[in-house]
Amino acid sequence: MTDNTEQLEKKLGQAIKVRKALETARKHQVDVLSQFSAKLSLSCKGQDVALDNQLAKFRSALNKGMDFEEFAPLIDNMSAMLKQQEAVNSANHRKLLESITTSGKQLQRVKGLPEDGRRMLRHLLDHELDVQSTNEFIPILDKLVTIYHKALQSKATILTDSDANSRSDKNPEIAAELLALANELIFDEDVANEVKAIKNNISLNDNVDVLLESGLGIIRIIAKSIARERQSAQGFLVSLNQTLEELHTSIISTTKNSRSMSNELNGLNKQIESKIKNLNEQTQKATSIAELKSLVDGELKILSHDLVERERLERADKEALFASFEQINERINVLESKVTNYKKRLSEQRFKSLLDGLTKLPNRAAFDDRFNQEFHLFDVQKSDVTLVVIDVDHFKSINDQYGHSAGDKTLQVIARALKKSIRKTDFIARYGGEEFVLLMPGMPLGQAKQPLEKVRTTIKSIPFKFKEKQVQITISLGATQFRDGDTPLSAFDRADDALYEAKNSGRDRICLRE
Ligand SMILES: Nc1nc2c(ncn2[C@@H]2O[C@H](COP(=O)(O)OP(=O)(O)OP(=O)(O)O)[C@@H](O)[C@H]2O)c(=O)[nH]1
Repeated sequence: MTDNTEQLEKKLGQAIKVRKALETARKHQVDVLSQFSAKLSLSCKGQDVALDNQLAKFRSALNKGMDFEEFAPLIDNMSAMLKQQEAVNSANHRKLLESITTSGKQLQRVKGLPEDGRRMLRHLLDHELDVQSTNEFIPILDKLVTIYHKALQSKATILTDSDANSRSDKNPEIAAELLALANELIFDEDVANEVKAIKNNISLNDNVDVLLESGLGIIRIIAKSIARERQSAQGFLVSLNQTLEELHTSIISTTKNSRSMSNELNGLNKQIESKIKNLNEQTQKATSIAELKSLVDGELKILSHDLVERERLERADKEALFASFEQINERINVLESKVTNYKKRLSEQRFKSLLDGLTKLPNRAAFDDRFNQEFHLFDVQKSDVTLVVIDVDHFKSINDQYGHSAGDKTLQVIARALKKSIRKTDFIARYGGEEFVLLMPGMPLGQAKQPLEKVRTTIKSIPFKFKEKQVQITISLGATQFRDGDTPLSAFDRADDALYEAKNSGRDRICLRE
């Protein structure tokens, strides 16, 4: 019995020991978990003020070692807030992704971005944006800022360096832009050589001082052309005025002449009338045939003389009137031809201002006109219109390797080939630089692929030869169709996005965007 009791006490003692060890281990685990939860809660800090307050309460409760029962409402409250915060975070994530993509695309359009920056940007936009957490954006934003910095640096060099030495820096981007502007302007034949010399100067020399001088030269020629145009308009108005005055004088003198003639005729008529009356009276009084005969003879002679005079006067009046009408007619003809000439010159000027100087294709202003027109028609008729943006691939390398005039010739040849390979009803324009736009009225996007493929292969098969080297040039095309609810800008952006896709998926291809 005693043995049994001893054994039981021993077992009880062991059980108490095990339980104490378990409790100590458990307390240690709870402590570790509490510390960890406190640290974890710190990482959520800073997202929302209300949530921060709850987390602080939670941490202080953990420190005090509060009963789990009392934690429960605190945890419920925080869970709801965290859920809400999660929705806010994912909306912010989407917004951030959107604004990084937009600003990246805008940056891509900046002229003069150094090549390494452009490459870095392309890679970033194409391969690095698939991130899951907001933190992963940090290195991307860092890169984007670096690229912006590069772009700013290249733009700022020329603007901030004011000393003479740095002004003589080379700037190929400004040279290209100036050249493109000069190409868009159309000058009269007599200054063509002057303009050509300036263009040559720009192509051969991208030194800032030379560019400034060339820019000034172009402005001088424009100012001269405007002054000449104004003079010629004034000359036209003066001569128009002169001719109108001559016409006026001519009409007045005709009227005067005609009035004096008619007075003379009236006098003569009255004279004839009174002579006939007199003859009548005399015949009444005559007493013999012989007397009557001699009377009538004498009076008739005078009368016939008067009648002949009247006829002469009438004829002279008619002739004078006729001559003066002829004169007036001639002056009106001169006037008419002057006005027609001037109208023709004005319409030629307007036509010229809508043409691109280098390629002789319609320019961007002409495209904008036509684009808005087609858009308006689409709003009313809802017919199919396909819009295509076309860009020459790696065009910069043509300029860099073979010179600007080779680049210019290339653009001219491509423009001619593009014009030839589209339908008569299509409209093609040079949008700027090495970019062209094509409008295909009545063409659904689904059917546009085949003719556009033809355009692409036509350009690819042109046998360009520079410096004895055969060179193949390709184009990338982005196409879309006008949609309900579109604005001209949204349609253009869609085509531009398609072009961007064509460029990024290897160039020399067509991408369509429904
Ligand atoms: N010769 C000549 N060059 C021009 C004219 N207008 C623009 N450019 C040049 O066209 C080049 C365009 O280069 P980028 O925008 O870098 O594009 P890219 O080299 O065609 O490359 P991708 O479009 O990416 O295939 C620049 O070097 C401009 O200077 C022009 O009227 N004549």
